[in-house]
Amino acid sequence: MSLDPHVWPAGARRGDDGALSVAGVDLRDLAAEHGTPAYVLDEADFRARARGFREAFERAFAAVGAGVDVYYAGKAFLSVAVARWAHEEGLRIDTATGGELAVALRAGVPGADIGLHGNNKSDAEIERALAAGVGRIVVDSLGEVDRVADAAARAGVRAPVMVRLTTGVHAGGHEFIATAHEDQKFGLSLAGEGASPAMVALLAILARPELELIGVHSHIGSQILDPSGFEAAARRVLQLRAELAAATGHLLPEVDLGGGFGIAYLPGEVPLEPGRVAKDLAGVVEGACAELGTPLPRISIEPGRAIVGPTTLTLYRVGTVKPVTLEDGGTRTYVSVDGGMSDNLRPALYGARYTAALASRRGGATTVAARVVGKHCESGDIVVHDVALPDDVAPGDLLAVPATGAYGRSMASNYNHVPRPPVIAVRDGAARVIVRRETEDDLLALDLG
Ligand SMILES: Cc1ncc(COP(=O)(O)O)c(C=O)c1O
Ligand SMILES: N[C@@H](CCCC[NH3+])C(=O)O
Repeated sequence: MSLDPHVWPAGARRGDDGALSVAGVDLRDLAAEHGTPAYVLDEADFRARARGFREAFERAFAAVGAGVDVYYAGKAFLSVAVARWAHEEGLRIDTATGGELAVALRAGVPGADIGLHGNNKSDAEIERALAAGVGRIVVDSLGEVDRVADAAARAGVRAPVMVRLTTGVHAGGHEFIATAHEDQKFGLSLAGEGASPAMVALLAILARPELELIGVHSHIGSQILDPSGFEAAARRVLQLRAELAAATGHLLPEVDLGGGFGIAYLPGEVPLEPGRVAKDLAGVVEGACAELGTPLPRISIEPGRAIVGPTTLTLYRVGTVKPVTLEDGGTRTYVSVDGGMSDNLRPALYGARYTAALASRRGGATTVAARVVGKHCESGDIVVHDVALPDDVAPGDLLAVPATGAYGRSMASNYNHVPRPPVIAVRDGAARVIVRRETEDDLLALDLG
């Protein structure tokens, strides 16, 4: 079986003996040394995707005369190593909590290159962000305007802020990950004549000298494969920017168009191509600004999934193999692995689909209809709903599930007291643990009896 390059890490190969390697590291050796399950992250692929986004957007927007900043959205997966790689590749870091901010700072990313989001930031998070001198705090509610301003006054600084807008554009792979329709918790709505919640917040910010209003922000959802939503949202945001300028004379220097760029999870799926989206968006921004008679803003974007998602596979070991007879008389082979919904919640939460391949050997030519399941006490603990696996798949085999880099480790849990797997970066034939495996001792240490 060939490895679809959209779905597998760029450095994944199947050797002559049928075993898989990533960046020159044989996954059998990696499993023997580090155990399973494990997230295996192709560092060169991560860096290339980060750089690729930055270069594609810089090129497309330079052609229309606008500057660009690319923020890596740490919620997809953040560790000190990846924050450092992203920053070395010229990206800034988008954080959503104090915890993510702490990781970015530990990586040595200067505060000025970090943004802070969150619909419910604590005072401590706001104070920490200001102390770190973050480049932007994205205000998500009217009440937050005064809270950030008061914190800035206490700290004796002027806080750079953006306002997160709800543009009414519905996009994304699943209802739970669409974020710009009206009836959800994020942002401030553009709806309403004149005094929309967004406009009220912008005016409130302009009234507080402790705040520097640098721009507006739109994030419409995640796993988006149709670029038209980004374009519609960009037009609405630029329209608001023009209205604010007309009403107050304050022309916002920046507009953030968010993240959400979709990837391929299954063979044959086609991801959004950064170069194409960048070009389309640059055209839309240029056209809309020309129509509105406003100069172009500096643009920023916040891709997470599209940078880290395809760089990582999860390596599992098969424990049991059980043929189950279906109601229609057919058979499904349930292949149980040593992880499951604790290391990848996406199938249970969003009905997300993945593929899998035998990693330790080639396997027989005949295949069976298989379902890869985890070891948790729940029938919805499914890793891969439907996949053709060699009919000789057996306990002890290694199984690799690709495209698990985004929202895998970052949403992992300890359900059933299963310790979370390590993240192992592979590069030039060498493996390095960048997030260690949790141990039973780690879990027991939390239990005070
Ligand atoms: C504000 C914001 N920016 C960026 C992202 C990153 O999204 P994605 O990983 O889909 O690119 C998200 C998550 O959807 C988000 O909420
Ligand atoms: N966790 C979601 C994406 C959420 C994006 C965060 N705003 C997923 O796995 O698809």
